[in-house]
Amino acid sequence: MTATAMQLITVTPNPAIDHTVSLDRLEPGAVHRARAEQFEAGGKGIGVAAVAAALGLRTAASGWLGDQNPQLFERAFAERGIADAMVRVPGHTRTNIKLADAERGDSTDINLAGIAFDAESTAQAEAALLARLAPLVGEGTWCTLAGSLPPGVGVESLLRLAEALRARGARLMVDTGGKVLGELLDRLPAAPDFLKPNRAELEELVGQPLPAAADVARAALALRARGVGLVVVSLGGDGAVIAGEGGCWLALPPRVPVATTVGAGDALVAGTLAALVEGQAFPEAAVFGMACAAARIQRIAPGLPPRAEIETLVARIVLQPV
Ligand SMILES: O=P(O)(O)OC[C@H]1O[C@](O)(CO)[C@@H](O)[C@@H]1O
Repeated sequence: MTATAMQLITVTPNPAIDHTVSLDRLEPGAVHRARAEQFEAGGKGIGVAAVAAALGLRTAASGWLGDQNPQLFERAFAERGIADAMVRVPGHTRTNIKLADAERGDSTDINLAGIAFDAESTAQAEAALLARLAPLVGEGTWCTLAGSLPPGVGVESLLRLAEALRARGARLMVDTGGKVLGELLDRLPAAPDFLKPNRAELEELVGQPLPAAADVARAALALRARGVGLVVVSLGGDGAVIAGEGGCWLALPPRVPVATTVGAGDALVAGTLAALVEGQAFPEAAVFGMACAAARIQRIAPGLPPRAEIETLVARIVLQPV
């Protein structure tokens, strides 16, 4: 890897300002008095970049950012030591609403559509993104393609991007769901190196419910058989099913107080990638990722606790072959 190359590049086609409103308890139809609110630079790859940079990875965040309201992102990148490789496009980056329910220990997310593109603006934005990324990618750079696509942008853009990154030696991590995930798997010449669907996304992909860990494991192993290197299926409070070279496990998480579930999956991805870059093997790397997620959900404010605290969480995760 050259000196200018990144260890991790996150691509977020549809970033979002996360407006978290903390409530004692969410009751549909009722008037609420908020306890607190927070505005945070978000979108899946942005969350991954924040945690990865906190863990010491040389990280760049890229994707398409509205040129009308980029300040929150610019501040976050500067404060966290993340290289800003976001291409500015005309418009306002969306704001997503997160209603954090203290009593239930979870959050209700309202994600908006994002900046609308047409064929011409997509072609321009795609070319600008490729030009921005080319000097940052080296042999072995991990690139994450994560989150939704903005309106008007088709899976073809992601396919072209993925292939261009791969041609430069990148390893590909995909965290997206629905039709886009299916198309990427069907149409990429070589399967992604790492996939992290959640249970619902995997169910949508295989077209059937996966109620038990054994069902999830079977679906994860089927993805491995299609050439995917690592598969980590997040199961929320039930942990994760992790499949890679050497087997398939159910990883049971430590019980921790939950302030918000927003960004748990992003922390899982970032922690796993950081551990892989540090040379940890699988499944240990994914266990470290789970510990990062368990650390992340205990605070609404971004960031991670000290490494020693994450290691304590690692020791509390139980691996069961499945
Ligand atoms: O791109 P999507 O699927 O709308 O998800 C975006 C949301 O996901 C998150 O990255 C959490 O994983 C939030 O920061 C953001 O609001």
